[in-house]
Amino acid sequence: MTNLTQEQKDKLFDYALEARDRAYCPYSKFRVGAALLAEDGTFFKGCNIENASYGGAICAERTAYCKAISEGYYKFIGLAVATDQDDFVSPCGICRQFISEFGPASLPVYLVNKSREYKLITLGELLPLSFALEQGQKFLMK
Ligand SMILES: O=c1ccn([C@H]2C[C@H](O)[C@@H](CO)O2)c(=O)[nH]1
Ligand SMILES: [Zn+2]
Repeated sequence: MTNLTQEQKDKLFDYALEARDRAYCPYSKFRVGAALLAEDGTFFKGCNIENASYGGAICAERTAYCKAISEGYYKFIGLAVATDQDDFVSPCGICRQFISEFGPASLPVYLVNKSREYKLITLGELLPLSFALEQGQKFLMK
């Protein structure tokens, strides 16, 4: 795992907390923000967006990834997930699989609580033995 610089980490946490404050979560009232750092230094933010048809909700992590991928970014060096909880909230199973598509297993994932404390874990630790097909990355490299 390549550790981020203090400056990169500070920005990642700021952006994740900022995105959390934009969460659209009238049903759960559980606010989540994510910030994603691409290899070239570009940041992407995302919040959870719920729906009256509950299954239509999208998590903060996938919002951030969808924004990045759809802008042509797919190589990432850091992810932060922030909530307003005391605990460190980690990505759900769907997000773990979704994120693993893009890797790497060494991706540092910072779980940030409401006091800006964090727990650091890697993507590989979040989803060991992940299912992936090689053509995914090849497709993006074209
Ligand atoms: O890592 C997580 C966990 C939960 N949620 C969202 C989904 C739902 O809107 C709300 C409650 O589960 O929090 C996220 O965005 N990311
Ligand atoms: Zn999720």
